[in-house]
Amino acid sequence: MSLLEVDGLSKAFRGVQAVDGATFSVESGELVGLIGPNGAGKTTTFDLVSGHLSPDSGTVRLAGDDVTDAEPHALARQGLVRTFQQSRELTTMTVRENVALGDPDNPGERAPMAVFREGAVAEHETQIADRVERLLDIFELTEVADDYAATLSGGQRKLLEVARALMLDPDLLMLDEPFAGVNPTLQKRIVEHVRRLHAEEGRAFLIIEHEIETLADLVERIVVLDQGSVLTTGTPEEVLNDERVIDAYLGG
Ligand SMILES: Nc1ncnc2c1ncn2[C@@H]1O[C@H](COP(=O)(O)OP(=O)(O)OP(=O)(O)O)[C@@H](O)[C@H]1O
Repeated sequence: MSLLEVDGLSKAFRGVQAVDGATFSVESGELVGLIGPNGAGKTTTFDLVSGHLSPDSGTVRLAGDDVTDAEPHALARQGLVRTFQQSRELTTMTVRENVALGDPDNPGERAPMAVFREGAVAEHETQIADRVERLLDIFELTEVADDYAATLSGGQRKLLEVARALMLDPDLLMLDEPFAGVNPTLQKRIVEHVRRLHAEEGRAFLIIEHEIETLADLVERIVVLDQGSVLTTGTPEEVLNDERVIDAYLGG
């Protein structure tokens, strides 16, 4: 059984078939990239899988459970969390408060529940505070922890969003263009962190990214979407040498 099984997922917006029978899976602990030309349906697929949109047809299963149409916060409790292309930090809160709260689509009081499912409340609070400080440190946000999130650079906002998603302790983390607008030093930091979370903590990732070279270096497998369906899947080398993929990009 795969961790994530997407089967025949479809969604149209007033005549535009954004996702058209997309079928793919992500194994437990796997590091997977999702690529495709502009308009291929990548973000809509994320929206459908993460419960931010309802599919017209098709199913999404998480660890064997049918979670099609489940709400984002319910999915977060089951271990699936996603980030957005446009980061969604709460600009009137500090960076530290944003991390502590977790994702805005996953209400704050649920974050501790998702992170610590058992044990005493006080211990939870200390552990949560420790985890916040550790994530701030890892993502080099400690110096700006007391600043309002609105003052962050685009790259720092991406880091904040990933840190916040990690507060929810996901088994599967779906990142929508985590490197866009992030300077090379911080990109490297995100790559290192994803590698560590994958290798040491066994977390699975599904990552949309236009910077294909960075992605190909990072992931074990790539799923290629074209016109809403999966064109092919394979190792980065297989996929990037596949003429159908090259044609889809040139034609797209
Ligand atoms: N809310 C919407 N209303 C109407 N059309 C939409 C909507 N969202 C997406 N689309 C259309 O659906 C198609 C797929 O869009 P989507 O954003 O999922 O693709 P993408 O692969 O993520 O593209 P990009 O790489 O440019 O971000 C496009 O033709 C897009 O214009």
